[in-house]
Amino acid sequence: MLTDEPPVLQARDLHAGYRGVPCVRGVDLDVHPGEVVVVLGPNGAGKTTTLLTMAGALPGLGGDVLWRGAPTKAPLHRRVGDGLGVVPEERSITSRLSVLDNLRIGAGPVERALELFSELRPLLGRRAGLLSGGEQRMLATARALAAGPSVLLADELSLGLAPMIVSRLMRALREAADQGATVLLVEQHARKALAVADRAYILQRGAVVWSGTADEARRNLRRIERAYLGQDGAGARD
Ligand SMILES: Nc1ncnc2c1ncn2[C@@H]1O[C@H](COP(=O)(O)OP(=O)(O)OP(=O)(O)O)[C@@H](O)[C@H]1O
Repeated sequence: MLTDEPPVLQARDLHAGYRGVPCVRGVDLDVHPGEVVVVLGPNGAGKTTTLLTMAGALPGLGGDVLWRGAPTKAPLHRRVGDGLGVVPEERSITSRLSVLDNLRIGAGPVERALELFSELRPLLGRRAGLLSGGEQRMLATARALAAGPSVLLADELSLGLAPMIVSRLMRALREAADQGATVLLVEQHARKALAVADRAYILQRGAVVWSGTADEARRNLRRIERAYLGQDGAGARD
């Protein structure tokens, strides 16, 4: 859904990196209410760094992050209190706790998480560390979405997962957006992400090299994969 409403989250000439050394340079990125925006790019392009900086988990090195139109340097926990949800790339669930307890320590109702991912229902008593990779990502996503974030940032949900699970996770994000959430998603799995996205940005070596509607990206996917994603199209993941 493309809206005329002003962006809820923006990066303006954002520079970001580690120990004072930028690996993201001059990124401009807008996320409007109700959109699913995907950030694509090859390994090391700066996708995660951009996402973490926009989340407030990593301090920026220059430029601005704007939250509902106002520049912010608030740390992640304050933005979470203000309606931001994050599903980070690294494991965010607690392995030694059961699925149910992992959902209980989330900020949203357990029942809502189970409505979103009914697959978790039979697994409630299982230790989260014993779940498959896909089930763990579902748990992390269910917990984040159950909190009803106004903006959800998700990093590489698809990493190492079977295509069916990736589609399932992408669909859940699309549904959340259709119900009013806003989603910024970092992905390597271009096809699956573009299938549910409204708009896309492609990062290469820390800079935006392409942006447009997901529709445009889908129509030019082979060319985009060859030019920007280091894939020849033939070997692209479906
Ligand atoms: N904690 C860190 N300390 C120092 N450098 C880092 C750190 N994390 C990432 N980098 C470097 O910053 C650059 C951008 O990394 P980033 O993780 O943002 O890329 P990415 O596009 O998300 O890649 P991937 O798809 O492989 O996760 C890379 O050169 C990476 O090696």
